[in-house]
Amino acid sequence: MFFEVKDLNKKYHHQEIIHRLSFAIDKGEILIVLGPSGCGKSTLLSCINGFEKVNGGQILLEQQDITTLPPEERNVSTVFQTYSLFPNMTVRQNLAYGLKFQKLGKSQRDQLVNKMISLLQLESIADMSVTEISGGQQQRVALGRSLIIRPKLLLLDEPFSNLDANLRLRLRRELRRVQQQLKMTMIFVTHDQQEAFALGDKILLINDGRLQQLATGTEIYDEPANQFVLKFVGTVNWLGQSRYLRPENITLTPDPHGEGIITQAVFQGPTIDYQVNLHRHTYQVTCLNRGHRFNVNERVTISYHEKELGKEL
Ligand SMILES: Nc1ncnc2c1ncn2[C@@H]1O[C@H](COP(=O)(O)OP(=O)(O)OP(=O)(O)O)[C@@H](O)[C@H]1O
Repeated sequence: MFFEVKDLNKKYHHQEIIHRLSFAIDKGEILIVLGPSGCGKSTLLSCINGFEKVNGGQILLEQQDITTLPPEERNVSTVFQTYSLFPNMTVRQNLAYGLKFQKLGKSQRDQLVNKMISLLQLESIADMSVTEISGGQQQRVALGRSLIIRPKLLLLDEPFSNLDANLRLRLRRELRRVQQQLKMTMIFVTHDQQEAFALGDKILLINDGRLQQLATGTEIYDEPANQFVLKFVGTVNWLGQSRYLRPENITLTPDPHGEGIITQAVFQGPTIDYQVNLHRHTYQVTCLNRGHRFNVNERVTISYHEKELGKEL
């Protein structure tokens, strides 16, 4: 395996934050670390980049034990939520900064900076001060500054969470493109499920510093390993006898004599989230925004396929 964490333990003041965590990643993969606030995601990254010492376990990069190496010797770079660019420098100078510590000639440095500018499509702002560019552009420069030194492993700690929804989407796609072009191995922390599903080759879901499931997004959603995973990713409707249905697996049909009543309709753009009351139960139903749009108080019937039913774990 390209990168491995074995039996990792981390405590702060005797409180165990990460508990015997093990996982591995192949070269060129994006691993998403997903979990609720305070579950230990950033702490895990700090153990990997060496900003924090671990209390037990091993971290291996290309079979080399890096567990106790100082951060600058690990070949691991980190992109944070806040961009931490040098405000008195241009985009180009910010990108070139990390290369100063590598033994490269000026023309080699210029070549690498130009390549990064083109890869991240920063041509039009390359000679502007970083204080004059937008948040999305600043985050792209921060990404470039980490990529240019060609770390073996790139860590990203909620890098897009300060950006608006559209920009997040665009940067996600860009990150994927750049990652594939450079065949870079990345660990990306987020608490946003959509981001996790969209970006991750695999998702490492943790709660209270403990591994809940390590799997692809579809496996995590369709075959959750336990109750926590089931409830954390998406919504569930309980049908009794420990069976559940996801909101998109319920079909609503307009029916003036139906026993279900729409009590809420939330427009989401491509989909609409409905709340339906039926026999004193409330069901969450997600429909494509296509064809009939239901109104609050409209009567409906509910149907689903037996094969879509999940069984409680
Ligand atoms: N330097 C520290 N000293 C003591 N406790 C800390 C320290 N850093 C983090 N913690 C604690 O460790 C736990 C995990 O924090 P961490 O920042 O890793 O969580 P997270 O999953 O990244 O959360 P979020 O999604 O909110 O950023 C929290 O209870 C936090 O209070």
